[in-house]
Amino acid sequence: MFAMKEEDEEEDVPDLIPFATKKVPVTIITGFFGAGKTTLLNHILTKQHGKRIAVILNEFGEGDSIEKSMSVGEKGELFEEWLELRNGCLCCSVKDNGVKAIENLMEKKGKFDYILLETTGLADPGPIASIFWLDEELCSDVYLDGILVMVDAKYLKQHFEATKQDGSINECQRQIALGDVILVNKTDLVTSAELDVLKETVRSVNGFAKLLETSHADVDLDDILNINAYCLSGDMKLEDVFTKRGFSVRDKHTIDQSVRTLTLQFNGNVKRSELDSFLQTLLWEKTVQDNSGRTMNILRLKGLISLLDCEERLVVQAVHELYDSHYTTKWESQESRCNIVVFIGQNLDKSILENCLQKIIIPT
Ligand SMILES: Nc1nc2c(ncn2[C@@H]2O[C@H](COP(=O)(O)OP(=O)(O)OP(=O)(O)O)[C@@H](O)[C@H]2O)c(=O)[nH]1
Repeated sequence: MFAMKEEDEEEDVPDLIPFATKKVPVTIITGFFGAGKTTLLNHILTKQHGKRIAVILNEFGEGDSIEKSMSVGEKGELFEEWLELRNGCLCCSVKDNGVKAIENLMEKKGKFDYILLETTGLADPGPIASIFWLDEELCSDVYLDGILVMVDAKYLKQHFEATKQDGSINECQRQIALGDVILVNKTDLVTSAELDVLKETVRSVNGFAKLLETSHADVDLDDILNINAYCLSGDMKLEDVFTKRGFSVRDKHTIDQSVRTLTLQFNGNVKRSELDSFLQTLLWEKTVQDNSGRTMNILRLKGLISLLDCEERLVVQAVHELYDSHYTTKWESQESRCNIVVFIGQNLDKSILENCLQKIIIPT
């Protein structure tokens, strides 16, 4: 089921950018039951006082009791609106339907400054993210800002180690893999030594996300909103993202888990057609295997690529099978063109992926 609530302030802060031209960011908030998602939503709504923030609850199953029990801010008019989706929950609906339903609601109720989309405990944020991750050409009113994962420090170990009967990646690891920001919440319930282990566990899966520790979801909003995770802006180099987050480009794999982060760097240039063909083989055809014959299952990929005969850097992003790319800043004429690709997924084999990339690189 799908419901929307909004904190509607009468004295809205005037916006400098006209509504008609401003796209509305969407942050997906995911995490296990009880991790602190509602606490975080309340924290955001209180701190963003005066902004029109829509909170969307993407629920599976029957009934609306969960939505109704949720409080959103202490002040402001609260209303609940059912979005008209033909196929039940948002991630099961056709991509355009979900976005269209939100756009229709904004036409009716006025545009929001921000949309927070909370998913149920076990949801895979991948399919939901793909709904909001739209091509520029579609001229949508909304765009995906990032995926925020809340982790319960008290129960992370239990959730992380749970095995699925069919051998697939469990929900906890899947969520962590896709996080652009990961909040390890409820730090008041664990010792600092336990917390260090938890953070290392999270890092073993996702070495790229911004990792924050919180108690009662108390976080600086600048760290979690407007992060532009799906559109690295022109002046922000992928290398900078690594450096600013306090860890260097590395292949961190201290814990033996099936989902992990692998970062590869290489100098040289790549032909566009060969890059596409590599990505399609890896993401669509899924014929790239590790040395035991297991398919490499990519959950998330980010890359900074130097294309042959191209002055601008190319940023590539993928979530599951979906990938997209766009040009950013120009390479300096004297600069050595260092490509970086970050893979987050299962059965990643460094030497095989290196071989695949070597085949498409034209050394400088
Ligand atoms: N001790 C402690 N309790 C917390 C913290 N954050 C949230 N809680 C409490 O944990 C409980 C669950 O928090 P919620 O914010 O409702 O969690 P949720 O993720 O929205 O839960 P669901 O809606 O069931 O998915 C509440 O009683 C919160 O007050 C924290 O950092 N420390």
